[in-house]
Amino acid sequence: MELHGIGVRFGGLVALDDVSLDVPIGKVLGIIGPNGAGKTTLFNVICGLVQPTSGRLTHDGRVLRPQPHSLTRHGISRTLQGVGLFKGLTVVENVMAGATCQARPGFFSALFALPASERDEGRLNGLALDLLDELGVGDYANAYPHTLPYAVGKRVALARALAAQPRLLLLDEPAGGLGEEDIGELAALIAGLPKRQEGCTVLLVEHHMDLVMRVCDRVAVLDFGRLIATGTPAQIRENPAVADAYLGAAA
Ligand SMILES: Nc1ncnc2c1ncn2[C@@H]1O[C@H](COP(=O)(O)OP(=O)(O)OP(=O)(O)O)[C@@H](O)[C@H]1O
Repeated sequence: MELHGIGVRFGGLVALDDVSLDVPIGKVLGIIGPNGAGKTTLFNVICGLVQPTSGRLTHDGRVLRPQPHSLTRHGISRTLQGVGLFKGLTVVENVMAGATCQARPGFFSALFALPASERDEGRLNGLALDLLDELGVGDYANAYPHTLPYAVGKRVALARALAAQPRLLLLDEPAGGLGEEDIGELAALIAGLPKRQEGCTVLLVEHHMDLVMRVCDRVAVLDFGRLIATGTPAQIRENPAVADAYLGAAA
């Protein structure tokens, strides 16, 4: 995916200003920047939740117009800044909801609960349970979201995003609210995603710099809606403009 001159205005506020960026396939790309820099707005543009006021998205040269309701069909999944699970569904049902784009029987088969539909539901249930086990939260399969420890909820949300077998996975502050031990495990998980699912590209918005520097192949830095730097984690660490954006010019 390529972003060409993306601009977003909310009334008089410029949330994104002429952002152009190549998203490398099968890599982890970090998007960092101070609060209000435009990171989530960038995710919202990629998901079609916010229409850019200028610029366009392309894939292989073709213009992309993402629609929030058909994202998973186009290979895009996302987690949210908080947890964002469906409250009325159990953990395993939440993860199955992420996999519905892979459901095989049609509408009428599901409506009349025909055998093909039940078989497929069993298949999705198995897929969801496997994912929960892989992420170490299989024991919570039948629990409801409000009973989960925060870190477990975050993992379930990640399992739901992975259930759609995305080619592009957007992670919005996956380490937010987690302790050091959980962050260590999360780092290993994120770094392994492009291999786990071949060619899967990960976009990571995160304030936890240790995590970003550990898992990202490349990092893009936003400040007041402008892209001020892109590079490897080592290049970003040494970039004076990035230090200014985070710490202020004096520092
Ligand atoms: N729907 C909206 N309407 C008006 N202003 C908005 C809207 N969404 C975001 N903004 C503003 O756009 C700017 C960028 O917000 P955004 O949430 O993208 O920043 P961010 O980098 O994700 O911040 P944070 O790190 O705090 O999550 C902020 O000034 C924010 O207040």
